[in-house]
Amino acid sequence: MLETKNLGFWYQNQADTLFKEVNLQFEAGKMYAILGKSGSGKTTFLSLISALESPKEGEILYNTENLDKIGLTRFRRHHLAIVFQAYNLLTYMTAYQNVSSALDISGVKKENKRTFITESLKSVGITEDLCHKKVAQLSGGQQQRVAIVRAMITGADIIVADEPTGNLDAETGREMIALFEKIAHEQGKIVILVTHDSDIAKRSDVTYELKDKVFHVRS
Ligand SMILES: Nc1ncnc2c1ncn2[C@@H]1O[C@H](COP(=O)(O)OP(=O)(O)OP(=O)(O)O)[C@@H](O)[C@H]1O
Repeated sequence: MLETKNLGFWYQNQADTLFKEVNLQFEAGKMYAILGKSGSGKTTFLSLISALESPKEGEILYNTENLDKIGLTRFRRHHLAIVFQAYNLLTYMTAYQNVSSALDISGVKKENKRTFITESLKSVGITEDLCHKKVAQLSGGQQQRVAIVRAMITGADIIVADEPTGNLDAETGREMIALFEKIAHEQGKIVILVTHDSDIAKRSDVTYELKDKVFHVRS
């Protein structure tokens, strides 16, 4: 379980606190949506739980251990995968190469790496044919799928994504949500999605809304 204890954050001035006394829990096997107005601090919250920023107040625990104690780099490398809004893929490489390099970086060893990668990509609709195309030649939805596979295969048990449906049409967006749902429910991962998309909020197991510097549980 990932949890925040009395978490508070501001950038330069405490007077501009974005949120404070945040006590949230994220459990394995569930999909979470984080909602809030533009500029409220959702992405900032995501960078804190992704160990890209450090709390100004309070702490973040993963399986009851403080992230500082686990080590921020170690936490990011072994427990967490981020699906960035711009997908963050290497566009001059193929889909296959993008996934393959992520596997190498994370240090995960697979016996039959080639089959593992092509099967993983196939499971989200990236056919063998698309697999070997340069990412720049894939559609937004296809790139998003590759980015999700890249996040999934590293063995991370927490998957976070910022506006994962932001650049997609409604139909493709729904397919992405279904994919994240599957990752949470079938693979038992913690999935945390920052979004403006009310479809995601409806489909998620728990929705937290950041409003007036405080997170509210929305049912
Ligand atoms: N690195 C930074 N340094 C200083 N201020 C920042 C920094 N990053 C973001 N901010 C400010 O913090 C506030 C919250 O930004 P954040 O991106 O977390 O909001 P958000 O809720 O994700 O917004 P959106 O929905 O528009 O993406 C904004 O006022 C933003 O200008």
